[in-house]
Amino acid sequence: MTNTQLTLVQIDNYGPWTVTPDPRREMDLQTLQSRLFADLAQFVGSRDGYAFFTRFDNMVAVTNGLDRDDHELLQESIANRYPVTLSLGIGVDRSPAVALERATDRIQRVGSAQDGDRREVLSGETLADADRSDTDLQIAHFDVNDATGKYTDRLNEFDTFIHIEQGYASLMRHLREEHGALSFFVGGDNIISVTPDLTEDQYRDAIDHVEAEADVELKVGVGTASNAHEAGFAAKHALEDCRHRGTTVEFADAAVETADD
Ligand SMILES: Nc1nc2c(ncn2[C@@H]2O[C@H](COP(=O)(O)OP(=O)(O)OP(=O)(O)O)[C@@H](O)[C@H]2O)c(=O)[nH]1
Repeated sequence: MTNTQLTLVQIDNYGPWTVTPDPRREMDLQTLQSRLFADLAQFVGSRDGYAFFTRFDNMVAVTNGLDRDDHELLQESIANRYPVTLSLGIGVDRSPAVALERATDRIQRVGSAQDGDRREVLSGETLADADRSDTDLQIAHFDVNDATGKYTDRLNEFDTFIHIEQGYASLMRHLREEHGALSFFVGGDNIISVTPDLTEDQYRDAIDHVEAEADVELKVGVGTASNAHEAGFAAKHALEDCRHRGTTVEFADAAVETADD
């Protein structure tokens, strides 16, 4: 059985900050949000986690393997270098959706995202704290078939983006509603899902659903490991297997060596 540890990363009081004393230049906000996500991705990634930009003011990270001290260090480092601070809520569950609900509740119970007095909440129990033995998680890496030939080389970028986004919206709703899995667009034609233990048939059903609903053809590689990087890396290898075998669903061999093994 898998267990997912998710961290909700919420910028404290960000809405009011963006318009105080006056609305700020949009590209300055885009630069701040992008750099903050990049710092989060580098911090979490260097500890074998995954981070997703989500809505930028609220980001989701898969933090299996990170403990409370890691989270405190992230808050300290951001506070030293940015005009804003972060509140972090941590949740663990076999269902990623439930883990995120728990992480979100940890922050919401302390105050609103726009509560000027709520700063740097750090709340929730990590897998390390709980000393859980079942610490594996499952990552599914989805890719649109021949996105280059079907879209990139034939359409303008915006019309391509509409097709990719329609496929993403269909997949994210299906996996959330049917399995409590959380899916994130990660650029290009790639979607990464944090899932409970799903079967090949359940992935095939999801791919069939997206093709029927959005007319977008996907393939998926699936990996399971004790942290997001190793699970995700195994999923990428399985995605390559899809390319070589002409299949739509492949599970990584448990023994897939990651590059840094
Ligand atoms: N985030 C992320 N993006 C990727 C990854 N691999 C490829 N991409 C993105 O996906 C885009 C399309 O690359 P491919 O998926 O190889 O191209 P394709 O035409 O769909 O080819 P096939 O997937 O083999 O059918 C690239 O331009 C990248 O933006 C990855 O591992 N992670």
